[in-house]
Amino acid sequence: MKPERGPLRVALLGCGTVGSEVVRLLNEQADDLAARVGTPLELAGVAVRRPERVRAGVDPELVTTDAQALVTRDDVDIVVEVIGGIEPARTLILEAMKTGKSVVTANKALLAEDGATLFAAAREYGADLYYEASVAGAIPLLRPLRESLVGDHVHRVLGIVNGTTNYILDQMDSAGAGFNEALEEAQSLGYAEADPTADVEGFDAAAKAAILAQLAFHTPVTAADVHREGITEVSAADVAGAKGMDCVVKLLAICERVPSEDGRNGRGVSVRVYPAMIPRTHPLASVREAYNAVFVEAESAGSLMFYGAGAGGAPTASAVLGDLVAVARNVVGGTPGPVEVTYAKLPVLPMGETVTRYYIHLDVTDEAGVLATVAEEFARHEVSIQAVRQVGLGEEAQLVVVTHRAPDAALSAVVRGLRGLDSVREVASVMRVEGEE
Ligand SMILES: NC(=O)C1=CN([C@@H]2O[C@H](COP(=O)(O)OP(=O)(O)OC[C@H]3O[C@@H](n4cnc5c(N)ncnc54)[C@H](O)[C@@H]3O)[C@@H](O)[C@H]2O)C=CC1
Ligand SMILES: N[C@@H](CC=O)C(=O)O
Ligand code: NA
Repeated sequence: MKPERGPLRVALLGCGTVGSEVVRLLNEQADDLAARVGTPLELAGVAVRRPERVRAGVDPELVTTDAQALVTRDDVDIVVEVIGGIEPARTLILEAMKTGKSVVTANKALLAEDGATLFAAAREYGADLYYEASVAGAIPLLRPLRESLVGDHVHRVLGIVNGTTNYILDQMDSAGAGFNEALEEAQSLGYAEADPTADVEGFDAAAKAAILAQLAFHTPVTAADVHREGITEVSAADVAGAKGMDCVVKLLAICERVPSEDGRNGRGVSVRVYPAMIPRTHPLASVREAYNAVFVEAESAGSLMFYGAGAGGAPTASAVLGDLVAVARNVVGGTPGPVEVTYAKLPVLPMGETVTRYYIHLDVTDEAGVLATVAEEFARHEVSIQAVRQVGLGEEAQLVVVTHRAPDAALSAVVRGLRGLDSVREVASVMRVEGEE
């Protein structure tokens, strides 16, 4: 008979929005967790920046400001990193793995910037590295990609992966709220990153897109490879323009395998994050508040949709706990978890080669021939127009143009050309259009 092992000792790094919920769940569900793992999970220490702060459910004796000492302690089995940022998180995770500990992290910024170093260390030291919470909060998405779908051939991952920006865009669309007011609400609800620039400028979604693309296509992708546009330039006019088209504006993350004529693996991958219009009838249009939703399209599985809470302390802690139990079971059973492989080495293609559609809203002079001049600019770059509509007359004359799919470089060239036309007073709004044509 196997000797009964003692409790598994967990070091928690960071006790903010997510960390404090991890502590609550560890305390409230201690008996269930012990039964599921086969041995109790016990907090060995909690590394914080401000030790004087009273933290519910945390024995003050466990609190330390010396995270480095905590992760290398012999009586620690598993490290949970919810500090965020690159350093000291990276060094702490590497130190933990070097001393044989498995790690659970929610840190998408670090995984997307330097995941390769972490995965290499996990392989070298035989440690597990689990990070379900890093993308789409509570939604089980990385485990399905990493395990359930690993035998399939994924073509596309597309969705809403940032709760803060979805909350802001939703408030602008449904309540007519201002950008700053909606951002403050998202911050107070615990959705935003410590520096919300990461959310509104699309860095957070780009990091998540890199993680998703790497897992989906088994190819190295870092945050720097991702084409990124945030939502700070999305104006009330853009939101109104979308409404006029029966569309809604969403910040989308899109990871696609770009097919080649003959190769099954494709020519490369396109990984991008930008605000785009999608029809109100599209399932992603009904994703409200800080919810996330992601479609995964795979050759044999077909189209799968994942939906749920993408941000917030408790939902994110749920994903952390799920990983913690998985890692703890691996420790108890002496079986390692999955290891990342990025054998495919597909190039990440430039944005200019990506095929998309544009919505363009122009203030024009209301005189004969304007439409022809505008249409000529599209034709010059071989961009075909799907629909054109004139709104208003005289000083108020406006043209709304929606294109068919074309390379992004050609569409950008059209917009540059339009800006140079005398008959175009202003290019009032330009936005990509996603969803079915
Ligand atoms: N809040 C959310 O909805 C989600 C957050 N995440 C990720 O989870 C991680 C944590 O996020 P939050 O809890 O929201 O951030 P937070 O800012 O509320 O908490 C981080 C905590 O770490 C502490 N800290 C910073 N440096 C430290 C150090 N050297 N030693 C010890 N403690 C230190 C800070 O004082 C703070 O209390 C980040 O990587 C974030 O991207 C992931 C998914 C959702
Ligand atoms: N700031 C992030 C938190 C979860 O990843 C978001 O808003 O989605
Ligand atoms: Na998740």
